[in-house]
Amino acid sequence: MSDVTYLKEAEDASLEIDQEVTEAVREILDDVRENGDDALHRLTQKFDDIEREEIQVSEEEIEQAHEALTEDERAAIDNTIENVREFHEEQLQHVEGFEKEFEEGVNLGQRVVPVESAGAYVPGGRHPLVAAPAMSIVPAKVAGVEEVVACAPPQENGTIQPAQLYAMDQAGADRIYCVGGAQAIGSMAYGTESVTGVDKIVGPGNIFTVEAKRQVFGHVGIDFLAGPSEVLVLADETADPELVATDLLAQAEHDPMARPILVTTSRDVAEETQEELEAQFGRLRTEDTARESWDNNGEVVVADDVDTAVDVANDYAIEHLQVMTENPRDLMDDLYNYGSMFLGDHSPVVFGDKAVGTNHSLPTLEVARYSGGITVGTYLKTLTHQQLTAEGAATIAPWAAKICELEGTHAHQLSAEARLPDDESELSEEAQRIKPSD
Ligand SMILES: NC(=O)c1ccc[n+]([C@@H]2O[C@H](COP(=O)([O-])OP(=O)(O)OC[C@H]3O[C@@H](n4cnc5c(N)ncnc54)[C@H](O)[C@@H]3O)[C@@H](O)[C@H]2O)c1
Ligand SMILES: N[C@H](CO)Cc1c[nH]c[nH+]1
Ligand SMILES: [Zn+2]
Repeated sequence: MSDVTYLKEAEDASLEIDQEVTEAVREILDDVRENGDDALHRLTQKFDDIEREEIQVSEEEIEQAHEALTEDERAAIDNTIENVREFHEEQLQHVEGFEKEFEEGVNLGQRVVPVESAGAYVPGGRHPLVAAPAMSIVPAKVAGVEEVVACAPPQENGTIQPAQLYAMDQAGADRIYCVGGAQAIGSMAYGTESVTGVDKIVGPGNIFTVEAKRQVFGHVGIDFLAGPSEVLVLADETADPELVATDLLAQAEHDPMARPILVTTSRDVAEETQEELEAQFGRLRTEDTARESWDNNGEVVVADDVDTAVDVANDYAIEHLQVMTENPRDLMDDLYNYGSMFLGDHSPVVFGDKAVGTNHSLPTLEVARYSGGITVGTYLKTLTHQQLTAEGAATIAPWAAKICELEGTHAHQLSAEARLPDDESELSEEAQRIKPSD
């Protein structure tokens, strides 16, 4: 594009998953498929440096997690779960089946039913994300999934971090397993002696977790690819560079592979934000990760005008899109490629991440071109059905038979013609005209 200037451009902007990661994950998945629990124990030892006797988390561990938290800590987690539940219950109200008579005697419809079982992956390698269980377990239960199992990696003491475990339990997981990364995805896809295999696996994770989901797709369903965090701030000259920098860093701290992007119509905002970033790195306890993410993947784009900035934002198809312009709502209809959009100075990504009720499990790696984030619909199947009366069949049969004739699908044609009335006069004029000749 000629009307944009990159003040900072990522050196390697490829979003392809590395071949080495693909191979490593293939080996892990084969191991889990062939060797079940034995592989889970070995791989947990190898990647997490932990030995556990049981993969499944015991009632006692869950109780200990409850007790390890203060009342305020539990209340904060309960609040997130409740907000996420309310938002997704509302979502469910907007998902409907129907049945309608499209022509006389031709009744067509659809029913929306939950999958029988789902597996929620809850990331916890770098930071045990405490809001994450709400995002993948609560919508499953709201959708009506009978059996929801959940996996999270062990912390140094050999079990799931207490706040995360409490959240997994409160969110409604039926069984909880302490296993992380690609091996967790493999266990839920193929089932092992301890881990119940499921119909669909959901939830975000690091590049190994994401690649594992990609590889098990087909054997089980998956939601979409939800990898390392991405944020794009779309700012005009009214944006506050201090806030812009703060919000970019809030996603950069997730992962060295996180992608923080600024697209602005103001060169001043672009330059001041870069200065602010330098000033703010030092105050972060997560400085190392945030700096690596910014240095390697951060980008600053100055666009000539707001329409161009909007086009650039759509091209990125970013996970989190934060719009910090004078009238953010004016741009809403023109923005269509993003996982979730945050409008105005008072709506930072962190609210969606942690507490407001929308889902933080969102598409990365440009997947927002064809998918949104987790919704109740992630756990639902839309199943169609049809029932025709004799009159309805008489209307449709000649049309179906004509298509069969064109294809040479003779058995299909006979199946359609078997529904033709014996008395041709019962066919409409049009149907009589096109009816295949004997
Ligand atoms: N897109 C989204 O919706 C979304 C939501 C939340 C979090 N996230 C992302 O999830 C990620 C969480 O990362 P994480 O590392 O904490 O989580 P994780 O829980 O996905 O992975 C941890 C596991 O990775 C495995 N692992 C580590 N190094 C490995 C190696 N070299 N080979 C094979 N396996 C290895 C270990 O078994 C470990 O248990 C972050 O990037 C965050 O941005 C994305
Ligand atoms: N940022 C959220 C938790 O703080 C989760 C997330 C979404 N994408 C990447 N990470
Ligand atoms: Zn976050």
